[in-house]
Amino acid sequence: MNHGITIALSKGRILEEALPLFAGAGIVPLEDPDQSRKLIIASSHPGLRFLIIRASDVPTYVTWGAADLGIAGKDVLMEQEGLDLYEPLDLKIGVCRMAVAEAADLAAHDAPQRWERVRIATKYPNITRRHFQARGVQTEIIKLYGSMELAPLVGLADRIVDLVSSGRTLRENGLVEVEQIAPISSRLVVNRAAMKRKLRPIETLIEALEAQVHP
Ligand SMILES: Nc1ncnc2c1ncn2[C@@H]1O[C@H](COP(=O)(O)OP(=O)(O)OP(=O)(O)O)[C@@H](O)[C@H]1O
Ligand SMILES: O=P(O)(O)OC[C@H]1O[C@H](OP(=O)(O)OP(=O)(O)O)[C@H](O)[C@@H]1O
Repeated sequence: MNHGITIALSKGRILEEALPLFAGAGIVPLEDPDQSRKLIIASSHPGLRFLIIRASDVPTYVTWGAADLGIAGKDVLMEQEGLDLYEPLDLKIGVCRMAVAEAADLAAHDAPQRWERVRIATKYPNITRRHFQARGVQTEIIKLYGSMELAPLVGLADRIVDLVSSGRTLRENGLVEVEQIAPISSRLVVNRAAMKRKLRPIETLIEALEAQVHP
């Protein structure tokens, strides 16, 4: 049986913001994941290693126990329905919000409270469907994998559901936010069986990370 701890992380934004938290907890990867092509990277802490995977694959690795823990955006966790993961800690990294946006000239005379049917381009069809169902608005959803902000500019959809942080991407494409769906940040997620089997080391790790988030 593997008594070590395996942590699933995605490259890019989450990795950049998560590494200082791990470093503060005394855990440093032995190779720079941004430079290396390796997908399994050992750490300065014996028995603790990182898996480097796509952001949206983190819940899958942790659910199946291929990783004991992982860091996933709340957007990814909300979009993938029926996950059975323990979510013990908001790491307060990857902070942004899920929002509905549309062209500024449409927003100037639009009234979201009167919407009956909307066509939305998004990478988040489940979140979008649930949000508008709760509001009693019918949706036609066009699934995209990125660059959602382009869709209203070329008539693919009137509106988008996407993440907004500084608002720069919307602004530079002549779009405005018209409705907020949820605040988003990255969460530590833990496999339920691992939480029982490896309780002590996982608890110690959660406490060390929590001390970094709430010093
Ligand atoms: N502008 C932003 N500001 C802050 N956090 C963000 C922002 N955009 C995305 N995030 C958060 O960072 C996470 C990872 O985003 P990133 O862009 O690195 O991966 P991705 O390209 O969306 O994932 P995948 O490779 O699986 O498609 C998102 O799930 C979200 O929680
Ligand atoms: O409000 P802002 O600060 O401009 O951030 C918002 C942008 O950030 C995210 O994209 P990202 O940069 O991750 O690009 P990608 O999803 O296409 O990788 C998101 O999908 C928005 O496009």
